[in-house]
Amino acid sequence: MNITVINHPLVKHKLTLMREADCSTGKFRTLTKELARLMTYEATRDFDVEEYEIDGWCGTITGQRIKGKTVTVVPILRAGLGMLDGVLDLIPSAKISVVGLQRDETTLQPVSYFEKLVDKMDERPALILDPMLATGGSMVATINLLKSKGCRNIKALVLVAAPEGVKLVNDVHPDVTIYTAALDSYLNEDGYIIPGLGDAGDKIFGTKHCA
Ligand SMILES: O=P(O)(O)OC[C@H]1O[C@H](OP(=O)(O)OP(=O)(O)O)[C@H](O)[C@@H]1O
Ligand SMILES: O=c1cc[nH]c(=O)[nH]1
Ligand SMILES: [Mg+2]
Repeated sequence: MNITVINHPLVKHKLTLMREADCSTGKFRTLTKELARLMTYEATRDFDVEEYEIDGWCGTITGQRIKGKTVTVVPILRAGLGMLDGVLDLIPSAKISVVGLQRDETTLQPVSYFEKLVDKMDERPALILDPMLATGGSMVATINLLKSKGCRNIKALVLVAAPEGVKLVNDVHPDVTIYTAALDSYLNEDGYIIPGLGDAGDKIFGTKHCA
């Protein structure tokens, strides 16, 4: 399976706080951002670097910088927006490509309602952001879109993944690594991850406080 579960004590601690039934909107939002920041550190570990010369205080020295075209971060609306600032804390120059998808509550299929990608997608690594990987339909639709624009280096950052979603993404796009804070147990009959977080979009935006 092409998945990295980030088993860091801070990640486990913060994700558990998010699972508390009475976690407030403000706290949920803060924790989402903090986890995204920690996950970015791990997900960018294999980025290529190149050497270049800089003027240091004692003369010319050889430094290193990330090689190639600037990464594009791809939040999936709405919930993925909650992770965006955490990623930008570590990669302030990232270009932002926005994908709007709403899961149909009956069919659980993703319905597209917005799309605005940056230029030169074929030259940039992409980090897709979405707190929840449930059936995997929204993630596969997003990867399909990015690949249709020529994107070849794609990673997916999610807070919680269901085995069903991981299998779908791995089957359809085995080249895409999923980074997650937790691999949970299963999907319930309504397509919610168990134990999961409930409806992450509703919790981040304050539209509802139940699963
Ligand atoms: O893996 P899937 O089965 O596709 O489900 C996961 C998707 O569902 C949620 O979004 P939702 O459709 O609720 O939209 P929202 O972010 O606006 O709440 C979540 O944020 C993912 O995008
Ligand atoms: O558990 C789930 C599944 C899909 N979307 C969510 O926000 N939560
Ligand atoms: Mg939602």
